[in-house]
Amino acid sequence: MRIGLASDHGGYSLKNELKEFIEKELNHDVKDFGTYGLESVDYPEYAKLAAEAVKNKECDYAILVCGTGIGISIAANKVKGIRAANCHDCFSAEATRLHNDANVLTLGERVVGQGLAKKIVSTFLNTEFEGGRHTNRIKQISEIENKS
Ligand SMILES: O=C[C@H](O)[C@H](O)[C@H](O)COP(=O)(O)O
Repeated sequence: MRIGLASDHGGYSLKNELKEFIEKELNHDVKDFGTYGLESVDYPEYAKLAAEAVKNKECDYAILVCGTGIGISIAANKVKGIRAANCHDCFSAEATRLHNDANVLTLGERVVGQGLAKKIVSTFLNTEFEGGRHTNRIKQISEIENKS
């Protein structure tokens, strides 16, 4: 799969760790949308770049990191068709793929350690959407998006 990665300065170090992990241990291609250093930047810009790559099908999923995972999640969810989930445990990462068909995972570098973050990423990327009763709920989310 092709995985988009992006962060602000608060998520830069974890993003770099995850890049290596996804490429070398999970064997997926990574497209890194920045940021590329520790200088203070604004997370919405990076959320938009990676989320639009998912929307345009340039990437299958994106993983976004900021200090908490919250701001970058809120920003990504403003892009049409994006279902971004901020998950700091494996149960939530699995559930958001099974039930919500989340296409973006967000993490907070100031919240989780690298070891847990890698397990969360691995769980998210290895879990398929369950469909069934959840399909109509996803459709209802799209309807809200299209009418607002
Ligand atoms: O939700 C926002 C993110 O956690 C940001 O990474 C955070 O607000 C950046 O904070 P600061 O500019 O103080 O490093």
